[in-house]
Amino acid sequence: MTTVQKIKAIEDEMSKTQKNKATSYHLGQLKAKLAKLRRELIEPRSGSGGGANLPAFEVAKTGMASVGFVGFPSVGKSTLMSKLTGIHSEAAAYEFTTLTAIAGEINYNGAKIQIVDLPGIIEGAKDGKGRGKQVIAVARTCNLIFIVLDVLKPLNDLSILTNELEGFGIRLNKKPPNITVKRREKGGVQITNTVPLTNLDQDEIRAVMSEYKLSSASVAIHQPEATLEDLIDVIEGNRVYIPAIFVLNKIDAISIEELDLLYKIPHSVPISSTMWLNVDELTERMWEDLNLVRIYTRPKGKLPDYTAPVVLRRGKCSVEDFCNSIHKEITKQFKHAIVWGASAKHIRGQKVGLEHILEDEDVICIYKK
Ligand SMILES: Nc1nc2c(ncn2[C@@H]2O[C@H](COP(=O)(O)OP(=O)(O)OP(=O)(O)O)[C@@H](O)[C@H]2O)c(=O)[nH]1
Ligand SMILES: [K+]
Ligand SMILES: [Mg+2]
Repeated sequence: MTTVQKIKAIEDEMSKTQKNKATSYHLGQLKAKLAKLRRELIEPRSGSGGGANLPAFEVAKTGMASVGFVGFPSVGKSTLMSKLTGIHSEAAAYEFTTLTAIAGEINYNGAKIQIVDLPGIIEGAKDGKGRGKQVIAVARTCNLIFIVLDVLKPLNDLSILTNELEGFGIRLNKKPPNITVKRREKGGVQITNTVPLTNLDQDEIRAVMSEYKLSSASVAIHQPEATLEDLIDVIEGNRVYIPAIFVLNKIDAISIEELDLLYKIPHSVPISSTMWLNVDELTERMWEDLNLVRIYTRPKGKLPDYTAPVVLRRGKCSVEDFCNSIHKEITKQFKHAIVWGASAKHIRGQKVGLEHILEDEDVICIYKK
């Protein structure tokens, strides 16, 4: 049996098995087996499935952050990409017009953001259909994913696409699970939870631990709604957590009543690429989800320069990160800085050191030794 066939067999067995106290251990085992088989498909050595050994798309990273476009063929990815960036990416009424990754850039709020148009994928992409694996591999490296959908097609496509990405270890709009698993020398499996668990029982946890040959380990769960999939994600360890916006394209072709319904879908932004409807909302949401921080520099005795911010990533936006992004030498000469804005304690500015964490639109003045 190929890996894909083995996965199919386990999925079939799972769908036939009712979840209850007696089957809980067995279902846990099956879920862990499934995750291990999926890993075989993702790993580059994998020989199973067509297209598995095709070369990867090469996308040189540019700008502060990247946005990748994923969707079925002919939903309008390239039309949107070309209009946003001015880079030509062929768009046409036939499927699979785009055959490789095409990168461009936009300038938004003073930050250069890379936009990566990708070929359309089809259901089964993660199992090696078409060039789906290469497409998803690029999406895995992006800071934000636009899942582009055609509103004239079934909305169920959204869950099919999410599922394809999930199969590749990508978790959309989700935080890493608050679970820790530590291997120990002896003492068996010890499970502790700091909150009551609504989706997990001891048997299935033990089944997963045994399937991963973690016979002595401590499992600590701090999240009431944690699932077995979350535990497996933590053990597998190679998951990426990426924000996604569901871009519902071609709204020029539907009624207002239908549009109202679309607005109820979480994380979605309805647009029309050809008519350029609501694209501003899309780029605003893109900016929010990219979580970038703009810092304006104020030369001593002068007004801040609001035209050219230094752009940093949230989580990497200390004064030290700011200095390093300008020049490596600056931290050596650094004495202190004065910061104005949301991160400062006082309206008239705060004297801070290298460890101070900056906020979006702060103004900074550096004093050297
Ligand atoms: N009505 C309408 N048609 C659109 C819109 N955006 C794109 N299209 C049309 O949809 C077709 C496919 O557009 P593309 O931009 O090539 O779609 P794609 O997703 O890049 O397609 P592949 O590269 O083949 O995966 C073209 O005929 C476009 O003119 C839109 O907002 N409204
Ligand atoms: K097309
Ligand atoms: Mg295209």
